[in-house]
Amino acid sequence: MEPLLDLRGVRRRHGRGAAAVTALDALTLGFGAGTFTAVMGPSGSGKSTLLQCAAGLDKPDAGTITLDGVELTTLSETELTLLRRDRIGFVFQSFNLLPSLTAEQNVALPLRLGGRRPGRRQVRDMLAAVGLAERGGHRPAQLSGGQQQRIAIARALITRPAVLFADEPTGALDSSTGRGVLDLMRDMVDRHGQTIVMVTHDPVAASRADRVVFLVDGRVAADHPAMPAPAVADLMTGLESAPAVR
Ligand SMILES: Nc1ncnc2c1ncn2[C@@H]1O[C@H](COP(=O)(O)OP(=O)(O)OP(=O)(O)O)[C@@H](O)[C@H]1O
Repeated sequence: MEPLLDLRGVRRRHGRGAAAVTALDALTLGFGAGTFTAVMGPSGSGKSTLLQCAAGLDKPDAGTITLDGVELTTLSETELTLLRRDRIGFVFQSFNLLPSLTAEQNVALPLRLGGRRPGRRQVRDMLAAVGLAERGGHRPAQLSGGQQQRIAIARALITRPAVLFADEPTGALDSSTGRGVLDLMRDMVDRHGQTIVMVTHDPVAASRADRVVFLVDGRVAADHPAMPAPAVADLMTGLESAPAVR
């Protein structure tokens, strides 16, 4: 079966001339529909660049990225903007909610931006799905970090995107709150068939995924089915201490 999201031979260099850095080095990776993948790797290994390129926020210098049959590199800026708005969800370590809007208004925002009038029911159902049915009227400052991240996830999923990208979604949370956010993402995959690609440095977070991919120097250094956290930690230590092969 074709992967839902398919990166082939993706290269991305940042900067120019002698100062140029290869962030992705002919990276080839496919992500199946309804799967939860953790992307790990040392600092500077290309994880954020991978997410940015796959989400159509950055353009590769070479290679192809196909999302649900659409090749991103062939799209115009306008088409890419629409694809990002309708087919892609993104959550960040820092939640990025709008402080002046209520939880309900934050969740409804992607629909409004798309020119759609959000149904109250749709927004309420989404809030209920992330366990915050009672908090729709609260502003971000009135919510805990974990609750804010749940609202950010609800906002990312309200358009029913093909893929949810999460860049260190538990990085700003204590471990028990982080566990709640991971339970929510796991549930979205298991019950709703959501496809999730999550960058994380945390072996416990990675152990909740169906697959753990390690990048080193912009390439796939290891690609494993679900692993327990201690095994993830051992693999990380091994890869991060190994000399780079060039
Ligand atoms: N805008 C940019 N200009 C120049 N170099 C960049 C830029 N963005 C990323 N890089 C470089 O590209 C490489 C990959 O960066 P990237 O942010 O993708 O790594 P990462 O694995 O996400 O790192 P971290 O875990 O520290 O967030 C690094 O060497 C980084 O310094």
